[in-house]
Amino acid sequence: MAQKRVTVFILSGFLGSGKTTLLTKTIDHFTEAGRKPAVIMNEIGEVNLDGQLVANEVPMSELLGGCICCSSRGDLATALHELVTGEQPDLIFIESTGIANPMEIIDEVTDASLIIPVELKAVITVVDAPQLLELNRTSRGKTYRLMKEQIRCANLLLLNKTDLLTGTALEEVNALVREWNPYASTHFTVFSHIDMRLVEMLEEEGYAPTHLTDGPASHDHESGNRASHEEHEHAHEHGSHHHHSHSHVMAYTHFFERAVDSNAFEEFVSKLPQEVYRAKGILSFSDTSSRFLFQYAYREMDFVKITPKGEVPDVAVFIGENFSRDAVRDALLKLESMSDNEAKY
Ligand SMILES: Nc1nc2c(ncn2[C@@H]2O[C@H](COP(=O)(O)OP(=O)(O)OP(=O)(O)O)[C@@H](O)[C@H]2O)c(=O)[nH]1
Repeated sequence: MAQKRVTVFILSGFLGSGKTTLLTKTIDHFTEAGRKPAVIMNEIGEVNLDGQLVANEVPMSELLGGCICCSSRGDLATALHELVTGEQPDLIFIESTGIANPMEIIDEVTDASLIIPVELKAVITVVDAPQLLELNRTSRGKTYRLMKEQIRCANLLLLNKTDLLTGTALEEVNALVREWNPYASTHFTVFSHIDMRLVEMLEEEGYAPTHLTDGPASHDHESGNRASHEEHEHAHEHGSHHHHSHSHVMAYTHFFERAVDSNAFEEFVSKLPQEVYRAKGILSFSDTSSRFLFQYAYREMDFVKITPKGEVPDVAVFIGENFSRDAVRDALLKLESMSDNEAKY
């Protein structure tokens, strides 16, 4: 008898688009439905802060300090194998770094499914709608192309952060995304809120990998979900060599030695260079008693009170394109020394 396979979903989307927000909602939904979800998280920084947002009882495997599609081939397969044999989950969600090329992850999961009882059921891509729109209007660089690729291989597309857009802007971004991927089930969302039946439907249907199809497939209902085969930049690049579309992206991880002033920190964040497009951290402030999870995505800042699980240092990760790590570090050291001086007087 055929062995039962564990469902795998890949959560894709650019940095800060709302993947973790979706992940926590999806996990809650499936847990309440009596299923056992597990998570593989990948972060380019040295710490997994998103993991703090996932409930303790959910088995989690972490691939840190690099991007899945850059880490040595096999790491993801090993993580899948360990989860499947050790935890026996019903579903596994792989949250990739926002800079990951989804094609490579699809490849690795489908390769792994040859020897491990897992089955890739869908790629769910969360799009930061305001960011995509602005990139479309201004600079169509590497980030834009990566977002396009993440959109193209999705079965389910969330056009997220629509609270920050007006009606005509929504139409514009919808038209753009539809043009790139007319096959995915596409939805406007705020804080990645979708009807979970859409995810359940994907589990029933299964995934048709873009690069393995011979051409655009016909599907006769809205969530029918094969992406078109044309122009997949990376589809032909597997095997002989690796091409990474995000060699320009870098991260700086700062471990704080002392608490900093919250207002000074906010001011520092508001003045971050444009090249830093994502930051997050867990911080203690000298002027507050609780700790905070700090988020910065595409110029929006957010602080949430948090009681971290286990021993977590005060740390912040800054991700961007060719920014000066030294400048960020120096500014943070200055903030730390400021609060040091305050403590003395
Ligand atoms: N205004 C607004 N903010 C949102 C929305 N969805 C998510 N956010 C915020 O955007 C920030 C990033 O959300 P995450 O869910 O952590 O994004 P992510 O894609 O997991 O980020 P990475 O793991 O860094 O790639 C957080 O501060 C969220 O609260 C939305 O619909 N509207």
